[in-house]
This record gives sequence, structure tokens and C-alpha cells, in this order.
Amino acid sequence: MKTAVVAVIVRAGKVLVVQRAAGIPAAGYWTPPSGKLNAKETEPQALVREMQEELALAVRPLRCVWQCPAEGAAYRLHWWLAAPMSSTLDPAPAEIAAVRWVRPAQFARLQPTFTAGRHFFETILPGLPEWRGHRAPLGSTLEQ
Ligand SMILES: Nc1nc2c([nH]c(=O)n2[C@@H]2O[C@H](COP(=O)(O)OP(=O)(O)OP(=O)(O)O)[C@@H](O)[C@H]2O)c(=O)[nH]1
Repeated sequence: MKTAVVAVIVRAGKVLVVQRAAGIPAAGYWTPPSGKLNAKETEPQALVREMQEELALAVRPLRCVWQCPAEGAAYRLHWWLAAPMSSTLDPAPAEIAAVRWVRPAQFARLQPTFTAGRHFFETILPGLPEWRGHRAPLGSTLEQ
């Protein structure tokens, strides 16, 4: 089955989410940014490329923290923690309508969202040691 990577990018206790642009599948949905692997590409390579293409954001992939099927099950989603390496974003309008840095409780209020995204913020993220350490700002922890 094909794989798409989802980037969990944390800064100062908040996670970067994007709203998918009009004209692409699942338009309007809020989710951490994602992208499909090209042929022969590794997951970290795809993560770096997609964040550059969609957000002009340099990231350092850290580790895969969760896997789940996409809705419709054509893809498997591999969720990766990634450290932001640049401080600015420049979203590609063809793919991204809006960006926001959110805490889990704020993500829960965004609509529409995918089942996988809600599960990630409610159940997976709070259990990650990197996230539990976020009382010291998580961004700085991840960037060390
Ligand atoms: N980002 C994201 N995508 C999800 C979630 N759940 C889910 O079923 N999907 C689906 O999984 C697929 C993710 O692939 P993708 O992000 O590469 O899709 P895309 O259309 O942007 O493709 P591309 O950027 O590689 O061209 C999409 O079809 C999306 O609808 C989720 O929680 N987050």
C-alpha cells in the first residue's frame, strides 16, 4: 500500500496545522501538513520535500510516532515528529488555504477535521515523551 507522511511540527507547545485549499481532495479540512512519497524516496526525504513545496519550511525529521490508514484506505499515513529549522512560512496557495499553530484543545474546535487527526491530537500526541516535556517549550526541546 502507498504511503503518505504527515508532519507533526511543534513550536512552543503548539502544532502546525493547515487548511487544505479549494480544488484539492478533502478541501477545507484542517490537518497537520502531509504528502505522498515519490518513487524511491524515503519517508524523511518526502517530509523535507513536501514541507519545502507546501510551506517553504525547512524541517528536520525526528521519528515516526504513529501509523494509520487514510480514510478510504488507499494510503497509509505515517505521522512524523519534525523540528522546524526556519522561522517563517510561505504557504503554497494551490494547496493550502490557511495555517495555524494550535494546542490540542484548539484543534478539537476546528472543522472539518479527519478522524485520524482528532485521534492523533486526543490520544497519540499527549502520550509522546517529547510532548509531555513541553512545559519547557517543546520547540526548543525538539531543536536541540
Ligand atoms: N493530512 C492528512 N490526510 C489525511 C488524514 N486522514 C486521511 O484520510 N487523509 C487522507 O490521506 C491523504 C494524504 O495524502 P496527501 O496529503 O499526500 O494528499 P495530497 O492530495 O495533498 O497529495 P500530494 O501533496 O502528495 O500531492 C489524502 O487523501 C487525505 O484525504 C489526516 O488526518 N491528515
